[in-house]
Amino acid sequence: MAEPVLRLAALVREFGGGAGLHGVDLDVRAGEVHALVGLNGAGKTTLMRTALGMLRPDAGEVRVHGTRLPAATASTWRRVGHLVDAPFAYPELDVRTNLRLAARLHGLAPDEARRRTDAIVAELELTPYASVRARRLSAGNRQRVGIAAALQHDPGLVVLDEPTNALDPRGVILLREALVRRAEAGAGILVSSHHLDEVARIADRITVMNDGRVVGALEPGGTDLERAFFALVLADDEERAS
Ligand SMILES: Nc1ncnc2c1ncn2[C@@H]1O[C@H](COP(=O)(O)OP(=O)(O)OP(=O)(O)O)[C@@H](O)[C@H]1O
Repeated sequence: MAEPVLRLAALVREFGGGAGLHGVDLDVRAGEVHALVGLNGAGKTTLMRTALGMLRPDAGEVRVHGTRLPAATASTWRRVGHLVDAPFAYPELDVRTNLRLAARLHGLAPDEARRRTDAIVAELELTPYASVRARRLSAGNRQRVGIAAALQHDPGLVVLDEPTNALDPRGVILLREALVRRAEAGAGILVSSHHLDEVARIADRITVMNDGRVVGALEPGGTDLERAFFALVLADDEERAS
């Protein structure tokens, strides 16, 4: 089987007071949407930050496109798109300029950057805002710009932390379609969410985290995902309390 685009093995990243990741195994394969769900504080953002080299693990390993961190070079990171934490944009630059800069930082030549930026602006329905300075955008449109920057260079690995944050219903649909399209084209996508119904619509796999551990999986086509989710979390809490 092909090497996953992301592989986490026995990953540990501990903060004080027992918080953090306590031995996580997880992979993302090319062509799949892999959703990560868990209660507030379960460790989803920490997992993503560690996977992206933003946090150094205490133990275990991260492989991005087959390269073990921290050995990944610029050519590896150019094949990754991510939105974790607040979307970044230079406040005084307009949307199109911000996106072109992001495309250039991902290694695209100027003409190609221009072409991709125009395409993603249309795809995410940002055309009315293309000439608006980032500082004047609404939270939802700023989020769309962050998603655009993560997707426009067609990365083979996409990592998005709660990307539906601040999106309106139209934005949620556009995001869903954009992710499905990219997965169908071969990208591996790791996405966290608190919206189980939304996740179930697009995910090929749903992994449940609790207290820094992977505690099970949900069947995307299953019924009553909410009940199954809470059952897994409760079972884990009880097992560790006993
Ligand atoms: N830099 C840090 N220093 C100390 N503790 C941290 C740090 N970052 C995260 N934590 C703790 O690690 C745990 C996991 O946090 P994390 O942000 O990964 O959870 P999450 O699943 O993304 O939560 P949410 O759904 O609320 O976004 C929490 O208890 C959090 O307080």
